[in-house]
Amino acid sequence: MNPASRRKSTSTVGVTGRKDATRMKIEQMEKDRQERRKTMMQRKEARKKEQIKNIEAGNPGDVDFIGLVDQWRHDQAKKTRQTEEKNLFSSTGSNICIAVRKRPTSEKERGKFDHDSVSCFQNKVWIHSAKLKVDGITKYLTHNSFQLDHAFGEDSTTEQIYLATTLPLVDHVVNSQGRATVFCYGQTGSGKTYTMNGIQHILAYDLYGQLAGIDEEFEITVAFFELYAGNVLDLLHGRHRCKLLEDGKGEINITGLREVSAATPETFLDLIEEGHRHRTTQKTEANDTSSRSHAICQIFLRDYNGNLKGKLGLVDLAGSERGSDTKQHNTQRRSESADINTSLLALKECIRALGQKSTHVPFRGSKLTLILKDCFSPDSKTTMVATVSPGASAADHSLNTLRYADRIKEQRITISNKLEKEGTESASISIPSQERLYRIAAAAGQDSSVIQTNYSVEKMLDEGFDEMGNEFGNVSSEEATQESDENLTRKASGQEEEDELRRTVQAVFELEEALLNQHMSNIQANAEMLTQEGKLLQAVQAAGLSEDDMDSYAIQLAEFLDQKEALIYKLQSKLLDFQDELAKEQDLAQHVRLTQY
Ligand SMILES: Nc1ncnc2c1ncn2[C@@H]1O[C@H](COP(=O)(O)OP(=O)(O)OP(=O)(O)O)[C@@H](O)[C@H]1O
Repeated sequence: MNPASRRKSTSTVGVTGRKDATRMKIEQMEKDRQERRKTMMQRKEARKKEQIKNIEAGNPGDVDFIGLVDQWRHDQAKKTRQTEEKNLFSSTGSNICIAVRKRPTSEKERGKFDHDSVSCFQNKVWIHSAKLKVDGITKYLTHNSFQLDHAFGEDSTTEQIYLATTLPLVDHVVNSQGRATVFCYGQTGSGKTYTMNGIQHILAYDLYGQLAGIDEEFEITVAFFELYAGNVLDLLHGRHRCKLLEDGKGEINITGLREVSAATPETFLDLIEEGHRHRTTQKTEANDTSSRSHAICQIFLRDYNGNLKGKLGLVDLAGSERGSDTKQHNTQRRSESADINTSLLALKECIRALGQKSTHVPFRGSKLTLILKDCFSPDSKTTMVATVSPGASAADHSLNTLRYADRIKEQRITISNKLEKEGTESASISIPSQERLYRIAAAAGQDSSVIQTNYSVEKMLDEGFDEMGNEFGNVSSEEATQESDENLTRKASGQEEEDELRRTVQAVFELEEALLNQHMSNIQANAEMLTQEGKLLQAVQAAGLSEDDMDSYAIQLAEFLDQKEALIYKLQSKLLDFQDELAKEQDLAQHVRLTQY
């Protein structure tokens, strides 16, 4: 074959070969595409099945998120099993104990396909959030965790909560004739009232059982009242309005509040039920019968000379709300929420002071803390049960509840710390007797379901209560007319200052929340940017630093720096707003005293 014909034949083979190669490539691409479609269909089918399975298990919502959380829990459970199980009776060694309880997902949440985003293991609670990777498809989880004294998941029982949180307080009151208080705190609808009802039920049998076992005899009396919009209402006496008075010795008295004798657990429970029926409730987005008041049940132990020998307070706090929740509210609800938040803020400061064994307890910060003044004496014990809803849609609220609980706990002085410093053994664990445990289990078994409340805010307004706004120092119209003009002017200016203080406290509350949220989003955005920056740097180095690549690198880097600058600016301005308002609040608090009860 001559060279020309060889060239020709080679080129024909080349063209045919190329055509074959192209055809094969196209066929392969088609095959790959079909394969991908098949895999996608299979994934879709699997997700659908997974979703049905989740819905049947009462956990609807984003399948991927649920899968990630399930995997995380599985890994965590393995890790937890390796460590020792936490003992319910382990002592915190402090006079304050902070626990969290997560309630089960409700029908309402299931109906909205809200998914469970809270996990509890031992004494730690995690809030999971789903995030998207830079590819815009792959999801991953971020977690916020809080370590408290106890963390109770949705399967926990009120009996377990009682044993860990309330039983030591009963011992303190009965054996040491001390003072103790249990608080339930959390977002509206998170299970405060449910938990408090259960605790009250068990407590009735445990307290009387313990008292029967000691030599001394005590009379038990109960006062049950609510603090609604600055009004103290006796729930055991037809919502009679009482007055707060401070005597010359600085003792706080609630005039008009009547204690009722409760000789047996059954009488005690009847009183509790009576009180609950008279609480003020309001339908909210989260709860059909949301409690808008702080319900305070006080149990007094007295000897036969009438001397106080112990006091136990059970406080079901009004649902906390964030600033953003109150935007839809009318003036009355906003004012109501501001009042609730002011008292919660003051309460946090008082419990913190108690935990730090501080000599100065800022109980004048609100009417609630003023009423509870004697619960903050150095020898008192306090338990806070923070309740959280499981839904991802409530994650921000749950984070706020946990931050609140966490800040109370931090800086507290524990006996174990003290003993450690002194080089002695840590606080011991006190296990209750079998008989007592049986009694508690029997009481828990009989816990009747939630007690109905039937007093709505509307009913209260019908009764002639003020439309809020002038919560503190409320005076009836009859009383007001009897006051001299001079008195009224003084009261009005005092009232204005008090209102200003209250508004400032509310603003601090909101700004604090905004600052923390901004800080959190900055950290997350920075973390994501860091990953992207790493990739960018790697890519440009691998590409051999050509002029074009460097150009695009410089543009992207400039974008990152702009984003960072914007984030820092946002955080800085939130910080400044917060600091300004805080300074204003501290200034006002110096000369405004909440003295008009
Ligand atoms: N641990 C739980 N197990 C089962 N159901 C619960 C639990 N906790 C709460 N619930 C239910 O959730 C609903 C809301 O609970 P609850 O009324 O106790 O909330 P709350 O925090 O007191 O709300 P609010 O502040 O609005 O009064 C109720 O129907 C209650 O029965």
